Amino acid sequence: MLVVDGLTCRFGAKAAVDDASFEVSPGGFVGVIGRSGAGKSTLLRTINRLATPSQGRILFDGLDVTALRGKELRQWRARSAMIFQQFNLVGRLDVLTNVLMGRLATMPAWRSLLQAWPEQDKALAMSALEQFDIASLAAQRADQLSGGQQQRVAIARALVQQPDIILADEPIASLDPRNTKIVMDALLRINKHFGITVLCNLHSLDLARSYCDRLIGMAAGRVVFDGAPSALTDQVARELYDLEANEAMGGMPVPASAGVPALGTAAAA
Ligand SMILES: Nc1ncnc2c1ncn2[C@@H]1O[C@H](COP(=O)(O)OP(=O)(O)OP(=O)(O)O)[C@@H](O)[C@H]1O
Repeated sequence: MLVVDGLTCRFGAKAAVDDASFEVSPGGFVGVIGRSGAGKSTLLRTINRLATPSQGRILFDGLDVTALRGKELRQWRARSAMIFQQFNLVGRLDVLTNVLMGRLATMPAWRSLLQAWPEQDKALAMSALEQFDIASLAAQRADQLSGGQQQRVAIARALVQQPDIILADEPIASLDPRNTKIVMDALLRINKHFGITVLCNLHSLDLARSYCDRLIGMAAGRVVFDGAPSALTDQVARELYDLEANEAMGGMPVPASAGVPALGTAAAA
């Protein structure tokens, strides 16, 4: 269980996240929504401790994440895998090696320096690539892939971290509608098939309503809505997005099926 309690993250005088409190039970697929600048990114980065909380606490299964330092903080970052809008792959390295990077936290330094990956980690990485229909790309340089393929590699890397929670920061912001659906289906699959909690920032309200079982709405750093997608009325959505309401509710793809996206159904776009 993730507990965010009175969390504030300031940059100078500005509170990018302002006294945010909520809990996320294991296995949830929670969308964080709100207009640009609402604090969604900072919230996720603070939970991962890429940004430093100014006040409040983050607890995960009783562990005080806010107090972690050094090795324990590195371990937390491995348990809370980030997925970024710009994929954050190492472009000159091949796909398999990029996925194996997700195993670094489990390896002694000498092994990672030599890139002497254990066979079982290689098998795990290949299996993760297979999950998302991109095993055939294992030997290709990451910078030769399309955006949708790169994001699937990033999701495979997150999966081999064997995290407790995935923090996805606008994972589809750079993608076209077809790849948006493929990547959101991949996240849904991780959530439903592997039971990994997903906390996902999304600009598009339609997309958030389609994929998430709960929405947290932010405005000016504060949590202003927390509930089921069905509870988010058009009136609340308009308030949340202000003049962006129509744009936010524009037509977006729906999940592959009502349940878990089938294994290996995403085309290697
Ligand atoms: N490193 C930083 N230094 C100073 N101000 C920052 C920093 N990061 C974020 N901010 C400010 O904090 C506020 C919230 O930003 P944040 O990126 O968290 O919002 P967001 O909801 O994720 O927006 P977007 O959807 O555009 O990414 C913004 O006003 C932003 O300018």
